[in-house]
Amino acid sequence: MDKITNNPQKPAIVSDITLANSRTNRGQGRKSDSYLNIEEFRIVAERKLPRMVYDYYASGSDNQITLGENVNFYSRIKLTPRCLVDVSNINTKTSVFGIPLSFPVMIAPTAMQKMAHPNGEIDTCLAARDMGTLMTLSSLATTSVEDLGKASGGNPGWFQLYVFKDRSISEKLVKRAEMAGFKAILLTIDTPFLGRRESDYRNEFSLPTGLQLRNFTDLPLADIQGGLNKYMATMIDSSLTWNDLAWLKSITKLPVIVKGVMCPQDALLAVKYGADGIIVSNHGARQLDTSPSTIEVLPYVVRAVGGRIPVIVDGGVRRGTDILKALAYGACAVMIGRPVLWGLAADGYDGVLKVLQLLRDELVLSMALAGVNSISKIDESLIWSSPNSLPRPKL
Ligand SMILES: Cc1cc2nc3c(=O)[nH]c(=O)nc-3n(C[C@H](O)[C@H](O)[C@H](O)COP(=O)(O)O)c2cc1C
Ligand SMILES: CCCCCCC(=O)C(=O)O
Repeated sequence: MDKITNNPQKPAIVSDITLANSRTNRGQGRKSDSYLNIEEFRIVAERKLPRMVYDYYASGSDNQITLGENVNFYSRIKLTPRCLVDVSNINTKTSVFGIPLSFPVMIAPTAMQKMAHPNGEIDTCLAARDMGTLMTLSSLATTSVEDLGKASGGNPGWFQLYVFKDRSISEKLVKRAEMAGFKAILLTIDTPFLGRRESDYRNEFSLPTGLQLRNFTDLPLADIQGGLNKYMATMIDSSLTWNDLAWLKSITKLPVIVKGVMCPQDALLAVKYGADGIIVSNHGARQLDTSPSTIEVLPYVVRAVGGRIPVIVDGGVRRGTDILKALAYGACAVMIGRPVLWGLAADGYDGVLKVLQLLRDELVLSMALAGVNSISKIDESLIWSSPNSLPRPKL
């Protein structure tokens, strides 16, 4: 089996806040090594986090139909076991945009990670790096691009961009991200307005004392006044169109990957307007409720793109078998959002590291049982289809 050399050294606490003091101790003391799966991390995170924070992280929009579908659709896709293939060595190495990854799992941008752990985005970034992969920093992070750049030795991963009504804010942010060492810009295209997550209204969500959106400390944007939906409606440019991709590409040399494609038509527009990559994403089911699951949409997007640019998928990935299915349907990698927040809440750096290790180990085992020993050998033939749908043999 492929061995990964981890640097288990735990980074020092670098946070300027002490949110941990306001939390109960439930679940603390459990060693990250003892967790068997992502769901166990979620359960501990739910026990440890203040209700307002857990609900913000966990919830989907409206009736949360898509939230369930993102996970459940994976379980309806069947894999084909294949036997008598030499799987004594499984190689999970791959690369995306020329960046080598030890396995095809990256970390999706999630806002405000210091609500989960005082080290927030820095622990996530370092755990990703030590597992041979990368994280994406949200525009709305509780760590600035500069601080993450420094903490990661100039290799902080990818940067997610929200385009603000005041374009100069986004333009400066892109330049700052480039300076800090980020290697790609993810333009989120599914959020002209924030989806309605009812628990955020019920809990009257506000940033816990001591935390700020650290990319904007010199602007009124650093604090959230009047709730998340109002913040986004006031600040985010809902007039953005495909033409604005040209603007973004004109202000950066970095690859621009569009995040939030959910149909072949938009995939074709992404290619036409010059996107360097696509992320099939429904924003963790937090935007348009009753939209399909992402794994359901992925094969259609892959077919439309026809190999012209890489396609990544996120949403509902909780098991190694999910990763295998996404790759079988043509994704070059997957991203995970909430599992990282659960790992971070449970045990900071160690928790995120273990979440990634679990997924990698599950992927390795499922590859072995499906009879594929390298990422390049994964294809749609791994997906089991009913014999009834196969042509009958001629008698
Ligand atoms: C708490 C939370 C915050 C998020 N913040 C952002 C964000 O700032 N920018 C963005 O593009 N996507 C954001 N997302 C969406 C994620 O990038 C990703 O698409 C989603 O979490 C993947 O689904 P999963 O959580 O089921 O893995 C957020 C998702 C969650 C759960
Ligand atoms: C700063 C307030 C809004 C954060 C929104 C981040 C996000 O994308 C999410 O899904 O939540």
